[in-house]
Amino acid sequence: MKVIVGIGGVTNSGKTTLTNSLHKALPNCCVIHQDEFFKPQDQIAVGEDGFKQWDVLESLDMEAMLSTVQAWVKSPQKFARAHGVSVQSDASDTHILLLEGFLIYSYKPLLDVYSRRYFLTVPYEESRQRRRTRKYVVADPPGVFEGHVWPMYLKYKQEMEADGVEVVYLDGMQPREELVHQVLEDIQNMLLNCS
Ligand SMILES: Nc1ncnc2c1ncn2[C@@H]1O[C@H](COP(=O)(O)OP(=O)(O)OP(=O)(O)O)[C@@H](O)[C@H]1O
Ligand SMILES: NC(=O)c1ccc[n+]([C@@H]2O[C@H](CO)[C@@H](O)[C@H]2O)c1
Repeated sequence: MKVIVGIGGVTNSGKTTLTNSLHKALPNCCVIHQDEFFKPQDQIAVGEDGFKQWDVLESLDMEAMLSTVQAWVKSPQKFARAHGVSVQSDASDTHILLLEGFLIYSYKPLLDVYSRRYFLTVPYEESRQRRRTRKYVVADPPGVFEGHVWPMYLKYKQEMEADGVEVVYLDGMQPREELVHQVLEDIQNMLLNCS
């Protein structure tokens, strides 16, 4: 059985942290991070607001991300070996792919691949404060969170909700261990119901 699980949500809600814990806890589990598909800096448009538009779908090479997902679907075993994930030899094993990122439910060709779509949220002020401690490949210019990052988050979330995309919301203010426990339990129940 092949299962794809999405870990989406707002910037600094703890997506990567949760994904890394799930990756360690789940057998035959591979991960694809959307952040690895950002286009080069010289291809990122500058908006009327003067900010480089990093937080729009067009700044990501989603075709390449889709191809990577398709490679896993074609052969999870081969994909796992190529990415240094040890594989259990039993042919009936379940294979799990975690897709992690801030815009994973906004690219239509990837919308229906998920068995579960999780969506982590934290309030504006928490996201802003956590983000101040982060170092991205390109540093945040002053005002970008308020002027670009958060408004784009709201825009894509509203679109997702208007399109009726079904997600399981997770409260990113919970302690890390509780989030992992909650999601692991839910995934394990889902796997039992599928088999
Ligand atoms: N449950 C939590 N409670 C408090 N802080 C957390 C929690 N989970 C993660 N953090 C912290 O919040 C920051 C962001 O975490 P993380 O990198 O996992 O977020 P992210 O959603 O992947 O962010 P981005 O998409 O912007 O890269 C880190 O400093 C991390 O240690
Ligand atoms: N990884 C990058 O190249 C990069 C560059 C500039 C900004 N970002 C930020 O990453 C977040 C998603 O994790 C987005 O909010 C981007 O602003 C990433």
